[in-house]
Amino acid sequence: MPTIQESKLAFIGGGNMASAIIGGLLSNSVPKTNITVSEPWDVNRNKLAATGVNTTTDNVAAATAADLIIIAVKPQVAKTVCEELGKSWGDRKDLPVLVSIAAGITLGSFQEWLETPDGRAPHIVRVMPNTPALIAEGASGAIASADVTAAEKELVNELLSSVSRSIEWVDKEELLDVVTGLSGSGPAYFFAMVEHLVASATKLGLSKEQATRLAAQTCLGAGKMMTTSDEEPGQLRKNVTSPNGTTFAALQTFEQQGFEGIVDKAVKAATERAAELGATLAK
Ligand SMILES: NC(=O)c1ccc[n+]([C@@H]2O[C@H](COP(=O)([O-])OP(=O)(O)OC[C@H]3O[C@@H](n4cnc5c(N)ncnc54)[C@H](OP(=O)(O)O)[C@@H]3O)[C@@H](O)[C@H]2O)c1
Ligand code: PRO
Repeated sequence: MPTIQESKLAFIGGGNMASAIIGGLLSNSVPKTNITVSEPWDVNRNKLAATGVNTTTDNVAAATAADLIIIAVKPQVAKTVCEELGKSWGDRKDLPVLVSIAAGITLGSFQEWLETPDGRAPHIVRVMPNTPALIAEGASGAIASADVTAAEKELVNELLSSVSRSIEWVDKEELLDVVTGLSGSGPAYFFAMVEHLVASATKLGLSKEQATRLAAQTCLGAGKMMTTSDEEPGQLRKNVTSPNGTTFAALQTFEQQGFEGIVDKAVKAATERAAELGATLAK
């Protein structure tokens, strides 16, 4: 199996997530000439072409010589794209490994859509990255179809490690929907929390600019503590909370207003939506 630097990579879809992963690969010494992106929108395509990678509007041409294909289109487009690729492989003997980042779409759907006329399908890995991949601070979950080899998993690890600090393989497919509800959608939860914190502090008199700087740095600092400290998040929380002090007053309010239940329902809603997307689009 070639390393990620030696592999021919094809991205189908050149939007936000594909651009983030390509940026990470380029800064990890993957040769530009080994990357081809198929993207219909000229604005995105031209941005990617400016980085020196190969670009096209022809998905099949992009995929033809690839060792690894990354499906980076919206879930609603995945079926059309995959059926087009499946039909194009004809009697190609070594099928590429296929990595999908599309939310919800199952390994089974990909196997069905990508099947060659003689009944073979590529080895498939489903990945759920998140937007901090744009600054190489991503968190990704992954699940492989049963036929994916250890060497192929390693290749996917190399792909993801260019943009992710945490890569978690799960062994049950439904758990990838939980990853989607946790870290895939998760950056938006923290952005929403900062928006609310800023709005609250602004009502109490701070300027929006000062409140945004303080809240964003608090979010970053707390995140860094969680990734560098030996202590559990619960202990870090206790370390801030003086008996009957200010933090205690705030946390008690969160608790009285059902914070835990709100988070629980939100993560469940995102997880269920991922599963629903997969089921609806399988049809
Ligand atoms: N954004 C996130 O936070 C996030 C996180 C994890 C996973 N994901 C998943 O990542 C995937 C991509 O998301 P994104 O945020 O990168 O979306 P995006 O920015 O909209 O990128 C998708 C790109 O695919 C292009 N495209 C549309 N139809 C195509 C076709 N037939 N062939 C080739 N390319 C085509 C789109 O072009 P047009 O604009 O012309 O349609 C667009 O540039 C989604 O499946 C999503 O579920 C997203
Ligand atoms: N963004 C995609 C969505 O909202 C998938 C995870 C993050 O559906």
